[in-house]
Amino acid sequence: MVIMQDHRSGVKPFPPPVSKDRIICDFPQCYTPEASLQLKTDWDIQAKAAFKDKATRLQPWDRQKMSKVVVVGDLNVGKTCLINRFCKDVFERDYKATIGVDFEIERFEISGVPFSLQIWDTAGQEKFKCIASAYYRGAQVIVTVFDMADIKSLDHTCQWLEEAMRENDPDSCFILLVGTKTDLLPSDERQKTEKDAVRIAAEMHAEFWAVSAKTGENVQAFFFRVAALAFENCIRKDMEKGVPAKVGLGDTIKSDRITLAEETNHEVKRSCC
Ligand SMILES: Nc1nc2c(ncn2[C@@H]2O[C@H](COP(=O)(O)OP(=O)(O)OP(=O)(O)O)[C@@H](O)[C@H]2O)c(=O)[nH]1
Repeated sequence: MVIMQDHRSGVKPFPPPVSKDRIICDFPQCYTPEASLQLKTDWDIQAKAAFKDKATRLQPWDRQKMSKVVVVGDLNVGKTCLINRFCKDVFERDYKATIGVDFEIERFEISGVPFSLQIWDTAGQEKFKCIASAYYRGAQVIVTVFDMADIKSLDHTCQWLEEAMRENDPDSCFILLVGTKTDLLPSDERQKTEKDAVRIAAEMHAEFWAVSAKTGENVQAFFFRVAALAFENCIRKDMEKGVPAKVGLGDTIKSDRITLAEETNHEVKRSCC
């Protein structure tokens, strides 16, 4: 491990490098233009200049930027599998209900700047809802999930969003609507369900994605898009506040939070209560 002198507290290790498959250089594109609210194909020019500047001034002791992502939706729609496919590259065929909440921290490097997503997996089962809803607050991104093979779960997404929004500021949240289990649908049915989902996404002011945790279809592209939009939003907020690029900005975490997450036993879905 590389050790260097910290200007405040003595010796401090560099954070471990971000894994190669979490480096984002180009602006990640949307799933389809009809399903997106952000039709731009590149970073915001001002934000780009700000994070280029920040990348050149980075110090190992700078706090990392982080955004909170809350994933909600009916039970059994595949929230946990979606997160596990991205964070651990695994797919669990047997259903194990999430008890309350669970979370993962994923570290990225976006245009040279370290950035993390704290991804909260919440229980879809009614009896655990009151525990899970206590963790909705402070989200920058809300992901509302439904099962593409169960149209009722799409009808319930507005209710899920409403509940998550009660705890958050609508003006500072990105909303995404995600249809899972695309592998279960023949292409004509998929097209029909996607059309319905795009309509509901527009009503929700959300961006729509169709994914499969089983095959991995669109899973990485989806989370890269989330990371990029959240990161750009953090930078934009800092610019509005007039925070200089050099300081640890926006929503920050200490590195010991990451260590905690990395050391957590991921085998059992757990409650944080
Ligand atoms: N075929 C297929 N099955 C999936 C996919 N994603 C999830 N499943 C299955 O759907 C079931 C439920 O998945 P979970 O991820 O546990 O569902 P959840 O939304 O987290 O459920 P709760 O924790 O109760 O809220 C499991 O049996 C998974 O194997 C997918 O992309 N394709």
